Amino acid sequence: MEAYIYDKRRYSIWSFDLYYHSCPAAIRSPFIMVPKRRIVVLISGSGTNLQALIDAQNTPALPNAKISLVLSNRKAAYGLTRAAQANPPIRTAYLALQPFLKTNPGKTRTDYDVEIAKIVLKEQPDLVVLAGWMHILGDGFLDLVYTVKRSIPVINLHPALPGEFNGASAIERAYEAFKKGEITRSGAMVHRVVKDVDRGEPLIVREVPFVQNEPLDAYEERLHKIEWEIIVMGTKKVLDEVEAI
Ligand SMILES: Nc1nc2c(c(=O)[nH]1)N[C@@H](CN(C=O)c1ccc(C(=O)N[C@@H](CCC(=O)O)C(=O)O)cc1)CN2
Ligand SMILES: NCC(=O)N[C@@H]1O[C@H](COP(=O)([O-])[O-])[C@@H](O)[C@H]1O
Repeated sequence: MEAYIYDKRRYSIWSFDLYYHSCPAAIRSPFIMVPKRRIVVLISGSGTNLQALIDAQNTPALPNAKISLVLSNRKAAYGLTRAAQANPPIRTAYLALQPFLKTNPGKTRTDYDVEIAKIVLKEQPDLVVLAGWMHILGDGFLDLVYTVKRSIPVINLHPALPGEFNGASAIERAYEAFKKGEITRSGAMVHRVVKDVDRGEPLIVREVPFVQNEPLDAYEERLHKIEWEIIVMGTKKVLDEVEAI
């Protein structure tokens, strides 16, 4: 009799899970629960990219995936509303840097990053997605998340091409470079998060050409539509990698 290990967190019986995946699709039973791949999303703003992930959950674009928590460093981030209004609602959390430092005299930005990591690790995610998270994550976060027993991948959506316009305000800086005649295109990418900001391995890259005399908001609109696609693609790509391990 095969020993079943019941994993409460994933509401599945691993042996069934192994059975399920080793079975030819034709005879897989729809009644056998397969553990959902858990995602934690970090945001700071409107959350349109979070919305793209919410909408993609359990569709062919992002099968068998569940956003278990949305964490913001800004209380007013509309992405928190998007999460709360999702069906089913997605749990949210909020922790801003300045209030944390003010209410914890002597604590540092590293301590803040450790707190962020603890909130994330409590979810036992398979993946962390930075979707407009406007805070540089230091060793306090990266050391914890990358050195736990099972290192958790962290990916980031950045509105520029690899090696170009790293950091904040990338869209505006690329647009200015275009107006000066320095570039004819920019783009967006999903990349792995490393300590050096926006220097992690690119996973999905899409070029977006500029159009002469096009206003910034029109370029941004075209770029955001690409972002909504590649954030889902990048998330699925890494979840599939994790599953293959
Ligand atoms: N260690 C890493 N942390 C983060 C990465 C990364 O690649 N490695 N990506 C960024 C996202 N990002 C660009 O894609 C980015 C966001 C914010 C900043 C920045 O300068 N933030 C300032 C505060 C700005 C503000 O509050 O408006 C800061 O953190 O002091 C740069 C790049 C996410 N983190
Ligand atoms: N450097 C990080 C960065 O600039 N990220 C950018 O923040 C926006 C978030 O939009 P959203 O809140 O609507 O998803 C996106 O354009 C994303 O590329």
